[in-house]
Amino acid sequence: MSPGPHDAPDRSLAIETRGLTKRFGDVDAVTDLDLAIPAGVVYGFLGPNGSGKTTTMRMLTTLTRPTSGEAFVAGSPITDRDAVIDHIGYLPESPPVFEELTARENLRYVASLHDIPRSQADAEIDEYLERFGLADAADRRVEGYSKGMRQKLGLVQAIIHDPDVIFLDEPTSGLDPRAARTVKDLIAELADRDVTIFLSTHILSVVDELADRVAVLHDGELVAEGSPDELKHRAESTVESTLEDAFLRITDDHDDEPVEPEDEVMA
Ligand SMILES: Nc1ncnc2c1ncn2[C@@H]1O[C@H](COP(=O)(O)OP(=O)(O)OP(=O)(O)O)[C@@H](O)[C@H]1O
Repeated sequence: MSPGPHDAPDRSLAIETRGLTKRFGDVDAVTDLDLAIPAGVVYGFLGPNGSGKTTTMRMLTTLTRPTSGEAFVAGSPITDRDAVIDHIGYLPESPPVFEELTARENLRYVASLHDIPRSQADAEIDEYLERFGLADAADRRVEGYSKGMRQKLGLVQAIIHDPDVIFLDEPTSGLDPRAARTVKDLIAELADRDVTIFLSTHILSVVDELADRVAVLHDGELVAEGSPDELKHRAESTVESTLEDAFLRITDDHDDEPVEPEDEVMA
């Protein structure tokens, strides 16, 4: 029997949503979303522009309140912000950074918000800055950083406190090939340590390479879910089918759906 609206969260799941819905006025951004994501999984969250990916991530990271439905992240309901935020990291599309501070100062500030002792924080900050090729720029103000440098800094900010669940919105956007490789290696390493990664990106090769499971949103609704291979087979094209073929086929099928009579009246 599937869980009802007031049942306790399933503790084996890192992320669980039940009928999660968000409306902005007339816009149905996310509709009746049911997800069950086990811990330690890299979960690719795909969909065309405007399909509701960011809105979903903002609800799961407690930044936007759902219109209806419920969700649990790392075992806590998203209505309990204090309980959730200690266990999550979030890299949004535009990473939040203080322009007038240096990268090191930004990271020290974030570490202090998570009560990480200064000496431990400094050692980890050094390690991450080195790993992401930011060591030489660490003491420069962020206002002079390139897009890729900001992206790397935002990612370190999202993971510095060792969260259990990490939400990444386009983590490799703006990165050169070497930096993108560093990020992909890091994601794989985190997943090996049982960290759950919720990964939204339009770069399907990244999802194909890293994701254990993939969901496809279309107009706010979940239209496909499975392993990358399952989705490729479902696309029923050639044996050589790629995740991009599958994505295009799945979202195309939903664009071609006949218009319901009710919709015609509304239009
Ligand atoms: N604050 C808001 N106010 C009004 N409408 C919004 C708001 N945020 C999102 N929307 C609408 O909700 C829908 C889903 O947007 P969302 O940003 O979640 O999509 P997305 O899948 O992340 O898109 P993209 O791939 O372009 O980043 C869109 O129609 C968008 O215009």
